[in-house]
Amino acid sequence: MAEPKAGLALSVTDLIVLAPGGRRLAEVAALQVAPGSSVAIRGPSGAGKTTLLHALSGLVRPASGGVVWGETDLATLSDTALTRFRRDRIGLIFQDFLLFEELGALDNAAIATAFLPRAQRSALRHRAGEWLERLGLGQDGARRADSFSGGERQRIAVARALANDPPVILADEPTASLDRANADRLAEDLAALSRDTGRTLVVVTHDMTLAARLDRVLTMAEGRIVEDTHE
Ligand SMILES: Nc1ncnc2c1ncn2[C@@H]1O[C@H](COP(=O)(O)OP(=O)(O)OP(=O)(O)O)[C@@H](O)[C@H]1O
Repeated sequence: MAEPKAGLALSVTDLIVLAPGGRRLAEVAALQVAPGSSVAIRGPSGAGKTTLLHALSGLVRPASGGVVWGETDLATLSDTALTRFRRDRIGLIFQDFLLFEELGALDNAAIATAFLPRAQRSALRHRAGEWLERLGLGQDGARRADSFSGGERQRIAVARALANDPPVILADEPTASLDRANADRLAEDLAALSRDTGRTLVVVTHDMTLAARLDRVLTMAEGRIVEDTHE
């Protein structure tokens, strides 16, 4: 697999995320995550888990407060710089995994090559292929995305997020549409990615098998972190 790459520390301070109408969706006074550690976020539906993950990834700009990854305060970045930061540093695994239907699985997993200088493309494509292999789709790289099942499509999206070799991985219910065996395998892969290669991992999950593999479990309710359990 890829060379170990140091994860980034996360620091969240006085974060408030509002809905367009002004409703408070998430409020986090302080959250520190050490570089290379892995965190699960759990809690009931509507607790603000996805909202927090969106704020951490810069997909949502908070009304106030800050999200700092390593040395980078997301609030100081322009929209273009924020997009570039997310593309280069954060592997996003979301439930709405948009694939290019007419492209093959490998072309989808390696889609970030489109943004890379020619010299770096083959390494990324190689990593994308390795991830497809690990996720059980190694033989199917040439098949069109629209020919895969929901769970398989999610695995292609996971390979795509990891192919860029990001120091940070943010995932929203990554095992939700997988069967138990594949969910457990992906859980182990994600935990190993953090444990063995030092990436920082934040995962929203209802899957207690996955949460149990991570260093720390945060519980959210009504937009706030109400419990913080270390291993
Ligand atoms: N753009 C928006 N406008 C208004 N309300 C919103 C908006 N986005 C999210 N919400 C609301 O904010 C609350 C938190 O949503 P969020 O998706 O973060 O919850 P969650 O904990 O991830 O839930 P689930 O487990 O069901 O995915 C919900 O009540 C949701 O309806």
